[in-house]
Amino acid sequence: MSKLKLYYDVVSPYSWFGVELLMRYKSRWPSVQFELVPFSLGGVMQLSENQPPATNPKKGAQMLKEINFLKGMYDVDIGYPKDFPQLTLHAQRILTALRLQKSDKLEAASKAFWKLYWRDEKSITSKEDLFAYLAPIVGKEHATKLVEVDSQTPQVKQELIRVTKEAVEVHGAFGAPWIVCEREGKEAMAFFGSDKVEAIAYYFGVKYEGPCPPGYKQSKL
Ligand SMILES: N[C@@H](CCC(=O)N[C@@H](CS)C(=O)NCC(=O)O)C(=O)O
Repeated sequence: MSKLKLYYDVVSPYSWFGVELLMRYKSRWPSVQFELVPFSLGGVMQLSENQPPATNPKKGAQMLKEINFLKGMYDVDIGYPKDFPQLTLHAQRILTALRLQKSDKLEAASKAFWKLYWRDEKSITSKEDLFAYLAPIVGKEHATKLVEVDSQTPQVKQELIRVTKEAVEVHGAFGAPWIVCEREGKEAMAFFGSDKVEAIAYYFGVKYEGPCPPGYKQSKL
């Protein structure tokens, strides 16, 4: 079996592109097992002694231009938050709790948080906003529990730290999205960025049909 592990943080617009583009291939590449792993990009930056690209004004300006261009090419309804960056720790802990609960809502909840922050310019640190975007996906009761209780347990906090360290120390991560690919009989390979989907298809020996493969569904809230 081939495996693809996608580490991401909702603070990262390229992680949104990565999750959107790769998940469009989930049913098209049945030989590949997909796993979404929320991690802490702030933690990755610290542990790998890297700097967020937007801290360099030239990189930040170029990133903004490219995101604006890529949103059309990738068909992802992204904007640019006025208040950037904000701390995504609470959001990432909620997603980690969903992952530990083996919830099939992890992908939808992650996309909802990107929409909250990157499309609708709401606050990713606000409990009310997190709840408002989570409730339509998991139901009001589960959303309250995730925001108030599940995301605050020592187990969830520790798991977010564990996977962040794993991404850096085991898989060499220094940014997001970080995509670790394994195929039987082949050396494992990690890829940095949402622009590596074609390379990932080549690694797995599966067909790549562009960022918007025929019949793909745009994710709607
Ligand atoms: N070319 C990559 C860029 C990804 C990227 O810049 N990711 C940011 C977070 S949004 C990052 O972690 N950068 C670290 C670095 O550039 O060293 C893509 O298309 O996805």
